[in-house]
Amino acid sequence: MARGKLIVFEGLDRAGKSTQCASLVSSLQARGHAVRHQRFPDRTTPIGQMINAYLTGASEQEDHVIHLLFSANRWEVASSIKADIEAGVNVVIDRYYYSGCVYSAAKDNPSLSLAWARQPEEGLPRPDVVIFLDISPEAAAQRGGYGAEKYENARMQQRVRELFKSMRELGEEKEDFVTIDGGEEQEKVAAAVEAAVLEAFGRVDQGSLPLRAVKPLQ
Ligand SMILES: Nc1ncnc2c1ncn2[C@@H]1O[C@H](COP(=O)(O)OP(=O)(O)OP(=O)(O)O)[C@@H](O)[C@H]1O
Ligand SMILES: Cc1cn([C@H]2C[C@H](O)[C@@H](COP(=O)(O)O)O2)c(=O)[nH]c1=O
Repeated sequence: MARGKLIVFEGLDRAGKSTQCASLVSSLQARGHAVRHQRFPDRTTPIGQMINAYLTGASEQEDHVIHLLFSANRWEVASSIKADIEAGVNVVIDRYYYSGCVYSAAKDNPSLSLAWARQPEEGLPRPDVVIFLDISPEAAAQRGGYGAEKYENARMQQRVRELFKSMRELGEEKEDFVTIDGGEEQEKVAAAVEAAVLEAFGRVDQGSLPLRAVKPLQ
């Protein structure tokens, strides 16, 4: 039995991640694949509820503390993600530790660098492919529901976009990213996503590649 694949979607707020995750889950299921759909933050857990209160403005958190809560929210399900992948289930994740690093590093806090932010993520399961849905902050702001949460403002989103670019060029991680224009119409984005994911399936299965862990930066 082939192992499951770990597929991650990343991008700015309103880039279309949830839309494309749902579409990919349906298309993989239609091809007969078992799929788990996960999102971060997972707001259903006690830690996730603290994150939700912060994002919606109901509570305050010190910058390092909220960063570590986002990371803990991933670690609390990391072993179940690994178990599913070993059991042949594909895991599609809406945001992962890349968001964790760039949103924290985008703050006006000099002690929160990208390198500092990445450390608690070392050891998490490393994705087989990361789909980055690229969109300008201006185009994202035109989309439905924008502006309701903590980081949905032009200054933050511009810095996040720049830091995502740095993250996509960092260490071994640059091999994992596929950048797709998220500003195109939904069906065109979905076709590009499906092609990138099927390529990753072929690469992992043909090479019998094991699931890797996120390594420290060299
Ligand atoms: N390719 C697209 N073209 C136009 N509108 C889109 C496209 N993809 C998604 N949308 C719309 O944009 C809005 C945001 O989409 P979606 O919730 O998928 O984004 P997201 O990246 O998951 O957002 P967030 O990170 O803020 O939760 C929704 O109203 C959705 O219907
Ligand atoms: C995983 C993660 C997310 N964030 C930020 C990014 C977004 O602004 C919100 C989550 O919004 P969504 O609509 O639920 O995608 O949180 C972060 O700062 N750190 C993280 O680790």
